[in-house]
Amino acid sequence: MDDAAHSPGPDGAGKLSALARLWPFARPYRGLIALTFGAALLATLAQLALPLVTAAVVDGPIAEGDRSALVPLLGLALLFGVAEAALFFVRRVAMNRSCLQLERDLRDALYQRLQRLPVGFHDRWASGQLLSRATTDMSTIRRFVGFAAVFLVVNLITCVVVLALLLVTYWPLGLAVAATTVPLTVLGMRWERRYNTESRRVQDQQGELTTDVEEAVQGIRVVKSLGRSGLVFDRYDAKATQLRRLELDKVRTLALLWCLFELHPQITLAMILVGGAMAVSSGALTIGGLVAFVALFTVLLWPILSLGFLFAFAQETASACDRVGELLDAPVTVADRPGVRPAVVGTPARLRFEGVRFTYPGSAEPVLDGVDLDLRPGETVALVGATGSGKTTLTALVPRLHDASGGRITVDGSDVRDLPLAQLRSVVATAFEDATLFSMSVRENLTLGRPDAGDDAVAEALRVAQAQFVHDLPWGLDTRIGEQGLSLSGGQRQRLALARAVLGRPSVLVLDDPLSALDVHTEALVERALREVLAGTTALVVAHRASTVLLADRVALLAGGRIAAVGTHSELLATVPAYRDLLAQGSELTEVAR
Ligand SMILES: Nc1ncnc2c1ncn2[C@@H]1O[C@H](COP(=O)(O)OP(=O)(O)OP(=O)(O)O)[C@@H](O)[C@H]1O
Repeated sequence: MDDAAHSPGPDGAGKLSALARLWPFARPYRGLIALTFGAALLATLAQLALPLVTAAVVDGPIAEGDRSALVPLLGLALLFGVAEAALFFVRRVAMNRSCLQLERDLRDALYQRLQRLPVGFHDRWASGQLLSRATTDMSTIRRFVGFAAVFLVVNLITCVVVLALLLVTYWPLGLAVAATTVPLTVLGMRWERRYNTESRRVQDQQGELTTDVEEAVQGIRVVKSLGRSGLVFDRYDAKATQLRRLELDKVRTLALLWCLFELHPQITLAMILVGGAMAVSSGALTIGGLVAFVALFTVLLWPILSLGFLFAFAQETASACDRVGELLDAPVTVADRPGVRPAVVGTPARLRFEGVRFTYPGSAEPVLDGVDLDLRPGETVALVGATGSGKTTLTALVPRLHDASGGRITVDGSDVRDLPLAQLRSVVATAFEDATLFSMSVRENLTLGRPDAGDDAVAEALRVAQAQFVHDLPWGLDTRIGEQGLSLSGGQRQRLALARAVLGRPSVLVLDDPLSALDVHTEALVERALREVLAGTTALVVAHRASTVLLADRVALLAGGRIAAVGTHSELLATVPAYRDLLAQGSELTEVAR
């Protein structure tokens, strides 16, 4: 995929304007977000008021020995303290509500998009890329929205307000503080960015090592039998050494950063004390003013130190927004045409391919180049062809996993692109060679495409697919299977996928070599039951085995991107040398050929 072209630079920094992508997701919660910012700002102002009250206490009641004036000032300080605590509570609650809702909406939008994007998109994107967008990038966005965004704004405002207060309190010292603070912030931002880049490299390298360990464990038999343990270890060691180097780079940058952050307040404080003492002795500043100055400077420390980190975080989030945005913006090329209406489709239905052409995106040569084939209602046609001739591609065009580049496919006279996708995929059932099951119960896996199927229909489908073994599972149909559930053998998985396809007797059944993982005995049982189903539906069955060919009424030979010949098995055998040649390559097919 041209992913690299879209991705942010190697330092992971994105343009801050990309953060605007979050606005459509934030808009529904703008009230809560405004409350968050309002509470955070007021809390900061309350915090800033305390040094000013302290100055008033020092210059008033303490300097003049007037105890009666102390009470209202202390009351004011208490009020500001309580207000700050209450506002902190309000900010946390409002922020987390809006952030968690926004996160849920964004996750849903991303997942929905992944579901709607065509198979061609998934072919081009490595699953790891999609996973890292759905996990790492999403968590970066969540942390930014739920924490950093508020502080970025509030701390910026705090810096401006405090610097203004310092300038008002005693402008020469205020200028001096600004002069040391601005370069520190800029330098801090630069080092934070470097630190982020180094952290990302460390993460990538850790990923490499994890992959190595995983492969070593999974492939331990191959490695041992080839006697390559030493070689594998050397490769691992080189990567581990590289990880150590990258970690050290990261540690060095962090150490420099903290060194700077530690040094700055000490030097500035010393400067304030020397300059402030001189100003007090010359009468340009009161003692209370100096106390307020020092207290305000302490308030300024966290915002200054955090700005570099927060800006770097904002850039990292901007790049995460770009990466998630690439998925949200990816075009959904296989979708309902505007105004499509369900059409009448009989069971069984007629399936026609008319001059169907298909070229994979980015490929120069068409895979299919004018396929014409007519399957009469109730007919079963076996599709045979050399490996790589395009059989799987042709079957994928029927439920519109890809759209044909030219020509058309019709079901009972309706172009598949003129039927609503939901209707098309309910009248056309498919089972692929690679039988994918999900981490759900057996029943949920079976009724995935037909949630309304009753117990009788499920039992019938299990019988046809010879998958009654599910009744012997620990919890029968409720047993959880798939990746995190009970493991099934390849043949068992295939039989369940077949049961899923035949459930509810579809109008058109498309099977891509559905019996390849079955032993001869089970295959014979499945075939016998499958004959019953095939009698009531129109079926296109990709066949690699002689026994599957024999299930069909007719055989279509796919060669050179077209249907080179159609006829019964014996007709083709007698008249088409290419068919005979193809059969001669497979021992089983040859047996039938004799
Ligand atoms: N996602 C894809 N992107 C680009 N080319 C592809 C893609 N999938 C398949 N192809 C190419 O299209 C051609 C037809 O592949 P297809 O899987 O349809 O063949 P097949 O007849 O089903 O093969 P087999 O019998 O080995 O399963 C092959 O040359 C293959 O390399």
